[in-house]
Amino acid sequence: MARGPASSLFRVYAYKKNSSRIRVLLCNQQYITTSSTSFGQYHHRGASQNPFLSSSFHVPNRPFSTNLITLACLGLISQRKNVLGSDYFHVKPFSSVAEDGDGDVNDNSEGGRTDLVDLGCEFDADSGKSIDFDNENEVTSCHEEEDGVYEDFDSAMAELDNDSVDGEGAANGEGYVHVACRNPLELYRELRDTENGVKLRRSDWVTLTETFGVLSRSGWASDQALAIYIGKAFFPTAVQKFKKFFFKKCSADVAKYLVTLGPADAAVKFLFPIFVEYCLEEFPNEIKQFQGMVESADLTKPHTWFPFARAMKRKIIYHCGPTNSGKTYNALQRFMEAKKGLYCSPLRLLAMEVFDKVNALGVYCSLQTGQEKKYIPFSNHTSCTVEMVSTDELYDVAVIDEIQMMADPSRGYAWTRALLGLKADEIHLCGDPSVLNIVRKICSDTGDELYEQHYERFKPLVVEAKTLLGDLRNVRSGDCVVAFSRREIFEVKMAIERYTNHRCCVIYGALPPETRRQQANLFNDQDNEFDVLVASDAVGMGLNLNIRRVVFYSVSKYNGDKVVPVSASQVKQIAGRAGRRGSIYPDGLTTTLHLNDLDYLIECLKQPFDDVKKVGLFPFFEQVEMFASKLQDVSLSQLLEKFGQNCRLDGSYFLCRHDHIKKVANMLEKVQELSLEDRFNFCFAPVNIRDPKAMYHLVRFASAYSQKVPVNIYMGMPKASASNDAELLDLESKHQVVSMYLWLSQHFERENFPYVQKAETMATDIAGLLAESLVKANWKPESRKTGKPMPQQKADVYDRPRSLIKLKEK
Ligand SMILES: Nc1ncnc2c1ncn2[C@@H]1O[C@H](COP(=O)(O)OP(=O)(O)OP(=O)(O)O)[C@@H](O)[C@H]1O
Repeated sequence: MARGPASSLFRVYAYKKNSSRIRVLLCNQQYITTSSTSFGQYHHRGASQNPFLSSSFHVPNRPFSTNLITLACLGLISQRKNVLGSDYFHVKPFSSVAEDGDGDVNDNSEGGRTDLVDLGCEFDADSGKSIDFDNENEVTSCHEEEDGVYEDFDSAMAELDNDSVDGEGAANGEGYVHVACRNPLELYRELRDTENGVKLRRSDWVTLTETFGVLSRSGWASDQALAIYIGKAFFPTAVQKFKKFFFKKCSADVAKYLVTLGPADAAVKFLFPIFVEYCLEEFPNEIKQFQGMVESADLTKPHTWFPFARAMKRKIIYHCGPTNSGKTYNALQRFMEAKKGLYCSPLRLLAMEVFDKVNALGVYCSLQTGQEKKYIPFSNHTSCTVEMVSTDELYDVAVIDEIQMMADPSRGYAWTRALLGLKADEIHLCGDPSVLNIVRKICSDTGDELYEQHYERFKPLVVEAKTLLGDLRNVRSGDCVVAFSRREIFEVKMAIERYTNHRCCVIYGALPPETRRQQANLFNDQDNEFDVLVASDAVGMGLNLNIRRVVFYSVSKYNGDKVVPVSASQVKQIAGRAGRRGSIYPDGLTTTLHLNDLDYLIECLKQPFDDVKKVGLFPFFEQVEMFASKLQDVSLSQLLEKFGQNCRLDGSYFLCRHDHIKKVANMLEKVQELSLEDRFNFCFAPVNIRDPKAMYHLVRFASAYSQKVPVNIYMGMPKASASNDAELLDLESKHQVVSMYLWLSQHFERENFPYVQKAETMATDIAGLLAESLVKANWKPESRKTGKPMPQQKADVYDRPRSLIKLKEK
């Protein structure tokens, strides 16, 4: 029978009956060239020790897991049940989960079952329903449908008495061993060409049904089936059809052999190559469709996505060292000397700082962030946020700051894209050493020359062993107290201002960059009473601060789920803010509020930097669009979900988290008439998904945009600064909405957002009100959810704020 196009993917051959030699033919050359490397990483752990693999098989460019070969090999020697044991390497060639590239994965059957539960049962491409192989009704219906296979137990039993399937020797499998040694393709063809198979007795029928149940639930088999583009969602359907086919056509030998194996791994491994042959012949369309989907979700070799950058001979200079060691300073010197330069910042705040600083030094520089574009006439330099990097423009010098953010689970893709795609003769990377090795690898892939420049802190960071002895009254001028929640920040500020003569500035993530800068300036300025800073981890990056000592109020934080220790790299980054060259505090000190946190701080500072193994990637819209063309009637959120499940990545990359994007996509489902591209772009708008007000406005903006009416801000402008925490939260929220409007105006047709000027004025006014509010803020922080103040503390005696202690105790 002529084979469909999918069958050209590969063929498993067995020569000679008892030989273990398998040869894999790869006929689809185009496929080999595009995909071989990505699959090449998934080697069977024991391949080199396996005589069948190491000596007999030379399969250089195989587009699927080597396990398939092993499996076929083992099919030939399937009597060796112990070889089929649980040490089989469970490959996930299509998984987007960031797993070690070394293939050291052991979750054999468990993982498989989970996959089946999660994926396999959600969709049946054939019937549009889910299939559950454990369902007894299913077995019954199978039985009912399988005409001629098993019509009536009694008559079948009678027939079996005369049938040749039974026999003394057969009871222990003797006499059927030769079945195991047969070429699966031949076996399959024999089954296919049989008119009617053998009639089974009831117990055999039950055993075989159970065996097919095991096959359908086998994570190993469903993973292997991916190699021939039988997707996880379709796998149960394919097994179901194969089962039907098998029951109809099965020969006495094969049935008996399977019965002797029982519903176990060995039977699955015997059946699987036959199943492969069946699928290749029966499901060419499904295979083609899934192959198309997988290939459109191919994120392997991302360096090839930027041919113009690849055509350039780029020089990469890695300024590698801890915080406060002068890396950015040196890189910026080169940036300012260049004819045309680009500075890529991790934060809007820092992009603004560099914009101001460079212009003040007489180098004309424009600003480009998600929210604003400030063009300075005659400027050849640009300071931008890393997400806004243009890979079309040509630069002499580009600086990518905080390059270790490539490994950030959510935003890492923006740094990866900048490094791979920037068209610049010279690219300066500033960051800690954690991504040095992976940058080396990327440069060898891209062919760029890499130069490393290592730095040490100007002055070593000193740990103060005394700590604050648990008493915030021990804070001193120039201290920065670091707490890890907004609530604690205000509790600490209140306590310090109540029990000491110090005044506190505050910096935390929800504050707009303008307000953070204003607070930083207030703190840096020596001529006022604001001499203590209370900040969140937002202080770790971007601001030039005159900090004498960083005091960790706590070394653990709530991660949305539970209280976890702050990571060593974050502790280092934050503590490193203390002491700054050229400031009144050139020597940096750090300590903790409590003595029992001190050891952890010391431990973190002593730890070497992580050696990051993978960096982030995220598909471009074009890739998502191509993927979407392979699917029908799916929402953007489902599309991203499926992309995540099916995308392929090289061992050096992971797919960035996109739960936030999916949540926004879900919210926007109710907005009709948005094109996929617009929907995709809306999902990247900066919005706090936990703030219902902000989410409401985003949906409103999207609705107006989709109806092609001018998008209005329609939001009451606060008249005065906040006098309690609810009003402060409201100001933060409103600023976020305005900022979102500005972001949308930069990312969509400007004429749809005609109130940009109004939004800019509102943003400035709200930032001003926030600054005013923070100066006088001395109220109890409220919960965003209940809007009720936290319980009052005792009036006179200072006590450490309890919130975190309670969480810890829990
Ligand atoms: N050669 C120099 N002359 C004068 N000031 C310098 C010099 N090098 C660095 N500085 C100053 O030292 C401070 C820290 O330098 P820089 O910001 O470059 O450090 P960094 O290693 O990039 O730290 P981070 O990782 O926090 O960005 C800055 O205020 C910078 O202006």
